[in-house]
Order: sequence, then structure tokens, then C-alpha cells
Amino acid sequence: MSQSEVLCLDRVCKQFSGSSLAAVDQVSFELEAGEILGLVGPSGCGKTTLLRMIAGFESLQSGSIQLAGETVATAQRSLPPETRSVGMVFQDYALFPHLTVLDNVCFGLRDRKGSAAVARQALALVGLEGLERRYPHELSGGQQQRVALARALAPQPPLILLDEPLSNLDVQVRLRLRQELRDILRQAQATAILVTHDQEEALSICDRVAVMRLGRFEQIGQPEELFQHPASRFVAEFLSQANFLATEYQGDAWRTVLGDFEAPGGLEGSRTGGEPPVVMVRQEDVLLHPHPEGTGLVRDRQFLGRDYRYFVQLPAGLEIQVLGPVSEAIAVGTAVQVQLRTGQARLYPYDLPLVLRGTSTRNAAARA
Ligand SMILES: Nc1ncnc2c1ncn2[C@@H]1O[C@H](COP(=O)(O)OP(=O)(O)OP(=O)(O)O)[C@@H](O)[C@H]1O
Repeated sequence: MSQSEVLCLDRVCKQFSGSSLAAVDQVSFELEAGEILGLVGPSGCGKTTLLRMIAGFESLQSGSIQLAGETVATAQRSLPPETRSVGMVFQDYALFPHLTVLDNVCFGLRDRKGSAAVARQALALVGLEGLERRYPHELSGGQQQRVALARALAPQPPLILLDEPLSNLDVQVRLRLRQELRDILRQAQATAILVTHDQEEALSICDRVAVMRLGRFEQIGQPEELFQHPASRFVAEFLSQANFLATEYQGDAWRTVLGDFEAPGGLEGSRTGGEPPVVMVRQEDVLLHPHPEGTGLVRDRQFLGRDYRYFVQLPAGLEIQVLGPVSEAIAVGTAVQVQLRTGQARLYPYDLPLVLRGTSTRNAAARA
């Protein structure tokens, strides 16, 4: 563990009794001081279990956890949560209803000298000056979550664990608090792990994001890296809700309902493997052109504020989702030609970038 590392997990495993699958399976990663790691993945993939193991609420079957240079958990030995100096923020805030805001924050400081002054500082950091004497029921959801954050930050623990901290808030408060949360953690120079079911939240406020699947880390990396180079179809699908097109290898190109693609640098080695490859096309990389002879049909559309999400039926029963600007609205029932922006498709499971053959794919769907 290097000096700047706050947390180090080495092949950590957890299998609950009575379960045939590991809830957390061989997870290893390190966290540098000041880093915010996002943990995302489908329900049941092991996010909360992993967080609880780091906090000390769950035991390990194998592997080890080091926190601030000290081994806090192995299969044989585990330090109790109260000795681990980890701050926790939960989805339901978990404030004491009979204590004032100030006393809630002081609680985490456990009679430390000058605790009221430290608590006031933490409350100022989260923008709650003046509300110290209120009780939790006299605060909005967003304010209560800030109190919970102040309580976790006040003792300045080496690590803060946040389990879905914004998910109980309505969408507007959540969006505002999302950026505030990042600012507050940065200002406090906190090292944090944020569990969220909201991919956008993780990508927008975390320095690195880990995508979990069946107890394992499918990929961990910077948000841009994950989005631009998802290591698997699962990661691509989970983070960007992209379209996946079936392929047929013909001659020297991958044929799809939206056109023929080739992999720059050649296709050698990419044609083997069990699973038939699919081409990933993002919703924002498809253009729709209303045209009476278009082979696509707009079946439905969702209003998303700045964009519409179109559900476009293509020949051969395929339906794709496409994002288009509200300023160029296309009515449901319109026939459309479908065109891809060039250079944006990828082939999975090989994670190869693809280029589109020819100059236009407008009529490519007609072939199918
Ligand atoms: N105390 C427990 N006893 C037995 N199985 C458990 C226990 N806690 C969790 N599990 C199982 O472990 C797996 C991982 O659960 P976990 O709560 O960590 O997932 P999660 O990714 O946090 O899910 P969600 O997003 O729904 O909160 C699941 O299959 C779950 O049913």
C-alpha cells in the first residue's frame, strides 16, 4: 500500500450461507487519497455488501482489506465498525429524530474537545448555517441529507462511504445536490465511495467508476474511459443504453441492418469465439430523416426535455432507440431513413472500433 493510498482491497470474497453464488467475488482495487469512486451495477450485484464489508458490518471469506495502512479485515480477523474510522451516509439519512441538527453532527464526534465548533464548521461546509437548533422533522429531505453528510464529514475520517445518498430526494433536489456533494467532498478533501443505481450520477461526480456484475468488477476506470471504451457489452449496455445490432460476416465486413462495417487494422482474430458479435450504436449517433420511402417507422417517442427518444422499427422486426433534438420533432407514425454518424460504432464481444463502409447508410435498412 503506497502512502497516498487510503484503501486497498485484495481479492475480497463473500458468500452468504445458503447461497450458491458469491455476493462479492475476488474484488481488488485501491483508492487514492481524495478520490471519489462510484460503484454501479444492477440490483443484487453486490454493491451494498461490498460497502458493508469495508465498513465492517460483514465478514470476509477470503482476501483482505487495508484502510489507512492498517489491515482491518481478513478471513481470520476483523476490526469492528466503530474502530475503523469510516464515515457513512445512508439513503434514509439515519438521523436521530430527538436530537437537534447540531447534536446529530456532534454525535459522530463522541465528546471530542471542541466538538460543537467542529460540528458548526461541518454544517457550514454543507451550507446549513443557521439551522443548528432545528430538529430533523423541521428540515426538507435535501437538508436532512446534508446533515447526514456533515455528520459523516465532521470527524474527518480517512474514508466516507455513501450508500445511495440521493435516491430518496426528488429529481430537482437530487440534481442540485449531486454537484454540491462533489464540491463538498472535494472541499473536505475526502476520499469516498458512492454506491448509486444512477449511472449518470456516478459518471458525472466520480473520479473513477466501477461497474459490478454478479459480485465482480466488470470494469473500473475513469468515466470517459468507461463510456468510450466499455470493456464488454454489459458495461456498454449498462452505462449508455446503446443499441446492439446482430451481425453477419460477409466477405470482409460485418453486415448489419444499418450498413456494413469494418474494423480498422483488420479483422484477423475477431471472427472467432462462441458468441456471435454485435455492433454497438449509441442512441445519439443515429440520425433520422423523414422520407416517404424510408424503411424505418417511428413507433413512439418520449419527451426528455432537450431531446426526444424515438423508438424506430426497422425491417426484420428490429427496434432501435434514437435521440433527436426537440427542435426537429418527428411525429409518431412517420417513415424515416436511418443514418449513422460515422466512426462511432464498436463491435462486441471483441471491443473493436468499427468504421462504416461506403458514404451513406440511409438506405442500408432497405436491404434487410
Ligand atoms: N444478509 C444476507 N443474507 C443472504 N443473502 C444476502 C444478504 N445480503 C445480501 N444478500 C444477497 O447478496 C447479493 C448481493 O446483494 P447486495 O445487497 O449487495 O446487492 P446490491 O448490488 O447492493 O443490490 P441493490 O442495488 O438492489 O441494493 C444478492 O443476491 C442478495 O440477495
